[in-house]
Amino acid sequence: MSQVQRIHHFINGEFTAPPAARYFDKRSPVDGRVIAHIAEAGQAEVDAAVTAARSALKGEWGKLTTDQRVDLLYGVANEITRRFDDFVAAEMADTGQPAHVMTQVFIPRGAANFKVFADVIKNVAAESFRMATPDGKGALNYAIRNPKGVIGVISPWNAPFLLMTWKVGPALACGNTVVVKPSEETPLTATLLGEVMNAVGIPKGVYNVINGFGPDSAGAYLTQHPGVDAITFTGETRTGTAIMKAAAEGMRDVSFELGGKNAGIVFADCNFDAAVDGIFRSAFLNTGQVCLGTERVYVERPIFERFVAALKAKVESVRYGRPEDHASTYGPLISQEHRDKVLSYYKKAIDEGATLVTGGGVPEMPAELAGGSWVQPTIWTGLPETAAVVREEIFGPCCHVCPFDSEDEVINLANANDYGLATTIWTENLSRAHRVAERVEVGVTWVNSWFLRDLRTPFGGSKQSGIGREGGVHSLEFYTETRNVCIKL
Ligand SMILES: O=C(O)C(=O)/C=C/C=C/O
Repeated sequence: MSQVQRIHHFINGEFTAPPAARYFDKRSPVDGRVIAHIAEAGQAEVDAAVTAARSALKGEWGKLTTDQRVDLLYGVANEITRRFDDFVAAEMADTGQPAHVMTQVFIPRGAANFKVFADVIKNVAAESFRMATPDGKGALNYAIRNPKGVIGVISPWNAPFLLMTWKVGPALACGNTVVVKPSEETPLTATLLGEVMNAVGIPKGVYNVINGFGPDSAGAYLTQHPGVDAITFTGETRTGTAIMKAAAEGMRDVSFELGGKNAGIVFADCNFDAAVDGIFRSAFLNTGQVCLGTERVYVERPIFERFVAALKAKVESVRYGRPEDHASTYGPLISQEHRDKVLSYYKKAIDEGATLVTGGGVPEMPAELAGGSWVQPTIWTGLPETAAVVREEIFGPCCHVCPFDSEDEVINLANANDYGLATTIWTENLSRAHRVAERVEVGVTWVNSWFLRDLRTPFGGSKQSGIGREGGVHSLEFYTETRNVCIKL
């Protein structure tokens, strides 16, 4: 049995925990075993991290040229790649997700998230305007971008490394420093990144990690800290509301990627097999724990029955198992607590009259895995649009499939929801694809695809799904302060 490791904070370039630190347990989602004891940050540790980040801004880091910063960020990307297997192992231990989800989807984005913003900051043009003046001599305006300062990063447990580096990459590229509070469920890759930062020579205090919970713990201390200049968060909308209230004190900017109740729209003229594969991935990848995932599927009536049968067959072919077992294609939910939430929706669906196509409960698992937070991938039909499982984000491996008869009808169905994060549309009629994509009120629409990500594109949610856009130059709006200089000629 591997030794249970102790996870400390990473502050000012050192792994640290006070002798009187309280520790909380991290349990494996796969079998429930305690796999780590994690130091819980108090106010003092958060203060120390914010102080370290502030001094780094004024120290060596703040004096680097853009090219020097870019070289260091490429160094971080290369060191992540060199330690790829360590990051895969850490994230699998934290999340229980199968190796292919880590190696093909989530971990490669760690290096990519540093490279793309190193490139952006190196190549972004500065804005300049020449103006006429009454004396005829004119004036020249030019804009300069400065780092915003100390950025508080609150990152989630569903794609821990991808989503944390999606914020730390641009933050550092723009010359900021960061204090990261990973989810208490998944601290391991954020901790490992501290080793990378030291190995590459990122000055101490630029990247800091403090562990703990949200309310009355590290998360709250960080978002309420007057030394934090801006806060970026990915997670549930109601937590976003609490963070936004905290950010109001001191008028700090926020960047949010929040919840979703994303629709999949399948027209009868789609490439059927591709649509089945695409909806299967978007609903069940990462055990449905993807903010961009599909929990509502609308299928044009002529292919509805056939589509449901095909999706059922794929769902029933998943292979549960340990992440390191390459035969596994499907992992557990992140925790027993989250499983209780998902199972409460499984019950609610039946109480509301759903037809259970497949799943709906807890799978029979071998004794050594019975302590894990496993649930069956589940499909429902037959519910009204007012049903809880059709309206509310479940964040599990489940979806409700509903037939539709017209383009207008399905656009209204897709839009009739408080969230507006992502949509995936399946049709071979590209004029229709453009028409529908333009009318669905979300931040990200995929056509005949899902979760294809060009990191230069604007990315984020509308309505209750978020504030702001990340990606390419769009991230600069949040991670820099733009200043205009006007020179009289
Ligand atoms: O692909 C991204 O940049 C991103 O933010 C993914 C989010 C997944 C959320 O569960």
